[in-house]
Amino acid sequence: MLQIAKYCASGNDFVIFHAFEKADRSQLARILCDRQNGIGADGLIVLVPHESHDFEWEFYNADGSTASMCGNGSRACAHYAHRFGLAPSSMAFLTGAGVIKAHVEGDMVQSDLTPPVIVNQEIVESGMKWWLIDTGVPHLITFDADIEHFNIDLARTLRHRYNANVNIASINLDGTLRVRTYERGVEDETLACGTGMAASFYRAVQERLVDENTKVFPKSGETLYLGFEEGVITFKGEVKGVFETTWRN
Ligand SMILES: N[C@H](CCC[C@H](N)C(=O)O)C(=O)O
Repeated sequence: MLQIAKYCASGNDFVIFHAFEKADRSQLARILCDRQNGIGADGLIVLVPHESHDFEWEFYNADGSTASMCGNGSRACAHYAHRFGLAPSSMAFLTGAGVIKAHVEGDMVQSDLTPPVIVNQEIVESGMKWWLIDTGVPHLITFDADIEHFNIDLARTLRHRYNANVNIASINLDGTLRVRTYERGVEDETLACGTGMAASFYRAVQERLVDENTKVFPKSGETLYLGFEEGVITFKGEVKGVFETTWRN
């Protein structure tokens, strides 16, 4: 029997539990994340003890693939860790992308992401200029004012060509950002993607299109607060513990 929690972070949803040791939980991730036959989620997060950090995590996408980082998942699991007494309100945990610091204040959680890396600024696909940026996982970013029409087929093609998540972003007149993301490992558009919002924000800051502190709105319409301070992207927003249950695996 597994004690599990279902979390939602800006529309990106996760199944979360904690265990004594690491294991290959790819098949369990597929079962739990299945929206018809399981609980349904974009990803599975498992917290395990770590000798020098508050904990370590395993992150699985809905298709069972592992990913080194998940921005919204890092906020959800920080809330879970604090709620279940596994970590203080300010914590540091180990992910595949490195150590992530997070701070929990009620249902508002901020994660400090790993330093962004611009992998390629010269990509042209379908007549648009894309940057490939790593914010813990790889993201293709383009700006397009016509964000209502997200070409899912193009996104799917580019996801496979570059093995990256694919984001289309638009700058609002008030200097805030809207971002839509086709997510690797979910293999569809999700209602939010934290590292995708962070990568889109980072490109917009580099191109001086937005300030170093602004709001970002994913498809869900929830509000995320992004900041860029001394090379670190801060990422803050609400998370919701939706329910807890036992799962007979
Ligand atoms: N699908 C991503 C991992 C989850 C990222 C996303 N959920 C986030 O909030 O950053 C990948 O495989 O690269």
